Amino acid sequence: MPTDLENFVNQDGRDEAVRQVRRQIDEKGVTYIYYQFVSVTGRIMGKGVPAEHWERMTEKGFQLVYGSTANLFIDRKGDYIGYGPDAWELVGLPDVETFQILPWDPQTARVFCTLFRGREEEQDPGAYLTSDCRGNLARIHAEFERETGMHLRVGTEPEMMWLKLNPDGTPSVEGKTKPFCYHIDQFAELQPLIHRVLEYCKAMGLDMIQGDHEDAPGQLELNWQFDRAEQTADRLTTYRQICKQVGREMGAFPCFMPKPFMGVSANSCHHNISLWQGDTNMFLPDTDNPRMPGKIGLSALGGILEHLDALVCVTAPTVNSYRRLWDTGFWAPVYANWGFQNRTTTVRVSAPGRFEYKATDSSVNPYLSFAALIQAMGDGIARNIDPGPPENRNSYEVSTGQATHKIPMNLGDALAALERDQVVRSALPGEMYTIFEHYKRDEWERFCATVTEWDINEYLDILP
Ligand SMILES: NC(=O)CC[C@H](N)C(=O)O
Repeated sequence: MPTDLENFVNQDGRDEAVRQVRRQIDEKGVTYIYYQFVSVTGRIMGKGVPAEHWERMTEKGFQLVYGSTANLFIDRKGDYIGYGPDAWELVGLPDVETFQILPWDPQTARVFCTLFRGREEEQDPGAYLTSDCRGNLARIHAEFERETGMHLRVGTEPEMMWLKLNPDGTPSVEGKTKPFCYHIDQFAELQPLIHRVLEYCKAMGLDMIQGDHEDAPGQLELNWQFDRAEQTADRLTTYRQICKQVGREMGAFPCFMPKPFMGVSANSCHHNISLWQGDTNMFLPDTDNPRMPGKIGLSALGGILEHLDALVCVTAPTVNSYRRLWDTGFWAPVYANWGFQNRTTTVRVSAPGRFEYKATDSSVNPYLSFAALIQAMGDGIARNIDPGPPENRNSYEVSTGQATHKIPMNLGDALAALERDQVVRSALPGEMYTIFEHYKRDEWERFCATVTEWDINEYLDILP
């Protein structure tokens, strides 16, 4: 039996795609290539290799310790994950069609890679590496498509803040002016940055469609055309890489932390989702009510609400994510509810055939969140789960007793919900759950064990 790795290398048409990239390398004078993958927290990891080795790399790939999928993390008790004595080597092989030249450094290109267990491992050599979030999404999505005939398309709303730098190069959180959402004058202040970001996005295949200043200092949202889940996840990763580069070039700091400032809006990353059969949107209404999603849409919605507690762990994955939920009044969700054009609900039917999932922020790993949404919606459709009636009230004025269900309001509760939910956990197969759980549990415990300025202010003079 050929291994997953061997099948990958021998895919139909891959040789020709490899030759086409070689032609680009030679014509454009590319000398160096980044072989990239994405870690559990959404960081871009990988190796750089001179371009003359392109052909060899497409067959042999690069080798790396597998703990790199967990940012080479050591937990607070000093335990290694993924690179202790029992760790194994991963092999990364390029997805040749993702090869792109970096517009800011045309001698350098990047290509995304799929990860495998090393060829010499005792157990499952050459099998897909289950801690590869990018590979997992592709496989989970393909399985969903095989079973249901449908695929997920997503458009994201990646909010982030451009911060000025202090003279010593650290990001400044001072000198904020009062922000106004959708204010063109403040948007214009960022225009030099925006031009540069758009130029790079266009060169890297992002079809940029609109943008605006949001309601926090320097808070920008730039959108590109929605697409299949895998493409959108790769583009969001590319967008983040572009922002980082533009920040370096223009002396600003692109801040993707969900809630850096109290009392102003946070950085969300709403997911606009729809399921398609071929080119037919399956969320479109199928009754006389033009606002009501069709049968598939409603049960997909039912699945999301049923699994929301566990989903939140994946889509709001940091301690800081929950500051966004607590500091209410800035359009962040609090209850497991949905509504038509109701910006205070967790899922908003924002247009016929489209749901805006809002329990997610700028720290999200899109490969994990899209896979988790696929599994939750798949369960909703399989079990025909009823999402209940739409919420028309302002969620912030509804008391817990009157509402359906409050979503987890801290990472610890969200982790407990994920542990119980086999459907959402199936989006983090094998090692992926082990790594995610270990990493996030450690993050939560480190937070709980930290004595902060708030503790001192509140309790130092507590008695007598
Ligand atoms: N325009 C918007 O939708 C704002 C969203 C808001 N920033 C949030 O954190 O949810």
